[in-house]
Amino acid sequence: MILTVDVGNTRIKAAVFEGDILIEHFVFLKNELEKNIENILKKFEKTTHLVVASVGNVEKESFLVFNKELIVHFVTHNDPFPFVNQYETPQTLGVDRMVLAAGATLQFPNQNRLVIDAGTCVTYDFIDQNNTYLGGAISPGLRLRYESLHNYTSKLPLLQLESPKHFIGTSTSHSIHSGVVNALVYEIDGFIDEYRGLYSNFIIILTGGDTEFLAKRLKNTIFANSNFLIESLNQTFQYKINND
Ligand SMILES: Nc1ncnc2c1ncn2[C@@H]1O[C@H](COP(=O)(O)OP(=O)(O)OP(=O)(O)O)[C@@H](O)[C@H]1O
Ligand SMILES: CC(C)(CO)[C@@H](O)C(=O)NCCC(=O)O
Ligand SMILES: [K+]
Repeated sequence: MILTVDVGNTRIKAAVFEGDILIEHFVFLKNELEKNIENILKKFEKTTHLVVASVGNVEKESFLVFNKELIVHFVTHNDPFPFVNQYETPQTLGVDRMVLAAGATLQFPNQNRLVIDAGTCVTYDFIDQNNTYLGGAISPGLRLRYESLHNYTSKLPLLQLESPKHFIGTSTSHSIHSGVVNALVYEIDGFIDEYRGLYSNFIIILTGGDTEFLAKRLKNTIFANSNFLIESLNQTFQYKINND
């Protein structure tokens, strides 16, 4: 069994895999990392590998304490990936984006793919049918947009994500919800339309913490899977084992 851990900027997501099958999925905060991993390992004693992809600021030590019982692997730019990376600054490309691109390449062979990860940031990643990673875009995520409006003004309250009641915001709260939610929905549909002008055919994968909220609001047809990153992490590691 393999325990995969995705350290994001806000939360940590972990999952236990038996081959390709996701057995159980966990979400926790950074300060509860070691305790949670210990509990998972207690529950799944057959775990042999711990595979970590991190874009957050968690000490490697927090994982290396499990080195005695398990093989611990940190995904880095030096791992083998199933695509050719055309990013101009490959060393600064987030490993989460690399893992998403690997998952898209392996799961959807011989086609153009657009991966949209709606987490702390929204990332767009495009891998063409020849398995060339082209790059994409980074923009603020839903929660970050609510927080920015509050943190950089005097009068705007910090609101929790909510569906806009009216398109025309009729109060401060309604205006913020309309602005934040509609802007991101238009953004995503706009990006997809722009890509469609460049590539007539591609599949679209939507993942990240806001997957469900966004999926039903988009006009475009997408493949929504909030576990896509963690599943791709398992596949990236299998690919490494087979190609090292
Ligand atoms: N319990 C929660 N805590 C924080 N964000 C949540 C929660 N539930 C849903 N969300 C939504 O998920 C988004 C954050 O996504 P996610 O958890 O994937 O981010 P992350 O952990 O920082 O990962 P990444 O850095 O890979 O984006 C926020 O915009 C928020 O609206
Ligand atoms: C964009 C984020 C924050 C998304 O999690 C992460 O992939 C990251 O820190 N990337 C580094 C910059 C880049 O991907 O070009
Ligand atoms: K993200």
